[in-house]
Amino acid sequence: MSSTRVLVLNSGSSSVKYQLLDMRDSSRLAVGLVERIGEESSRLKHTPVESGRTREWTGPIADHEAALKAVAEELSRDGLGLDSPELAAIGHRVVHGGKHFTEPTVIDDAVLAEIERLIPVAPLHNPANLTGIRTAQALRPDLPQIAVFDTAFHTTMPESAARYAIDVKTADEHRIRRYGFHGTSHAYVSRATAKLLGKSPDEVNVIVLHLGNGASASAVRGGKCVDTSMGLTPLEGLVMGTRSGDMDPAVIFHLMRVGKMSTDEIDTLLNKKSGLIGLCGDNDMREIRRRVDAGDEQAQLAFDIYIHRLKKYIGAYYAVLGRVDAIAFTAGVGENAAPVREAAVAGLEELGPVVDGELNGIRSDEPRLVSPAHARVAVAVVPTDEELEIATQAYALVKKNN
Ligand SMILES: Nc1ncnc2c1ncn2[C@@H]1O[C@H](COP(=O)(O)OP(=O)(O)O)[C@@H](O)[C@H]1O
Ligand SMILES: CC(=O)OP(=O)(O)O
Ligand SMILES: [Mg+2]
Repeated sequence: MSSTRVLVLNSGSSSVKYQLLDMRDSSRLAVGLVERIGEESSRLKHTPVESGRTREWTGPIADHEAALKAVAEELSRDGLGLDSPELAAIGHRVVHGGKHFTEPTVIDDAVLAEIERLIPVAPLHNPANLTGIRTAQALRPDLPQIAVFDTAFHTTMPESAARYAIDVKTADEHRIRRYGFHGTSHAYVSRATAKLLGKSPDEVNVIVLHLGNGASASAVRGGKCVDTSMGLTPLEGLVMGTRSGDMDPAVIFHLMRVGKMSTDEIDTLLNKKSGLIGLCGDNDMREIRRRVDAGDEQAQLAFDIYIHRLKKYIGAYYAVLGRVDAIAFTAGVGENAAPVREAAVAGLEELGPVVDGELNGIRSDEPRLVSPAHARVAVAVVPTDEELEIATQAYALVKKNN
């Protein structure tokens, strides 16, 4: 019996999302999520697809290792355990791969060491990714573990977009450049958008707006990334759930000199206490919209700042690409928050994109257009599927190596 299944682990700073897929037809066998890892009320939600009977469990899960062991147990209960001979590989989302990992990569000690070396530039993500890999290795040492990097899709950015305008020697010495993140999603969504338009990826220019808790925009020309909003770390760019995105770097010197804050305090401020949560106390767009609808001015201002930044990136990437065929919204906010899509595109008619109020209001899990047929630039909602993309890339690599 040949092995055709891939388990995908997407370990975030406080969560693990996972899917078990059968790559003969890319079907899902199980999906799940562990949230609030490290808290008293961690939550595990597991769905074996065949029965569809979701099991939920709340209680303390101390760390990512414990989370993964709990996931392995849940899978075993459905006869889908990690000991299955049908498992071909475990695919891991790795957020920071630096400049050199442009392809999915079989994880060995050297790869692990490089992911570890990059922790200072992805402190919220790479440690969780590493724990996920090490725990999976311990459970199945015989199995190929494949890393699929968030940064890989962005390695096609030209130097003019990838470099900061700082002293070249200093930048090179410390490998300071713009790497970009969420690349697996930007790759998947830009391809799916081309398909939705009935074109091949190399024919279309797309602006992808990945709006989750972390958020980033990318400019994709003919299937290749030419610019993206995140930089050395996932802090640059758009306003996010808890991250500031762009600001004058001198804010940091000011906080050090005048505010007497330490480097770690500023790091925490900008990564965890800024963005939407810093502006209005909530980072969930559902709650923000509820407050806006109730006339809450603080939530309204947070929403306006979020949209203003988004608009600036749409305009910038329009200029970078010269011609835009579609703007694609994706991830938790992009897929679900119709008011965000409407507000981000409002007033851009001269550039081409238009949102149709009725189409925009329809809820669906399918890729779809929310622009009227006459719009020169299509506006699309394209659900991302990082797990499927990781599984596809990991499985292709395993097949090639066998
Ligand atoms: N129905 C909805 N309306 C508005 N926002 C939503 C909705 N569902 C989810 N979201 C937003 O999506 C975010 C999570 O997006 P997701 O892509 O899952 O993020 P991440 O992968 O970073 O955890 C939530 O914080 C919330 O703001
Ligand atoms: C890179 C990044 O910001 O990822 P996430 O949105 O999962 O936090
Ligand atoms: Mg995400």
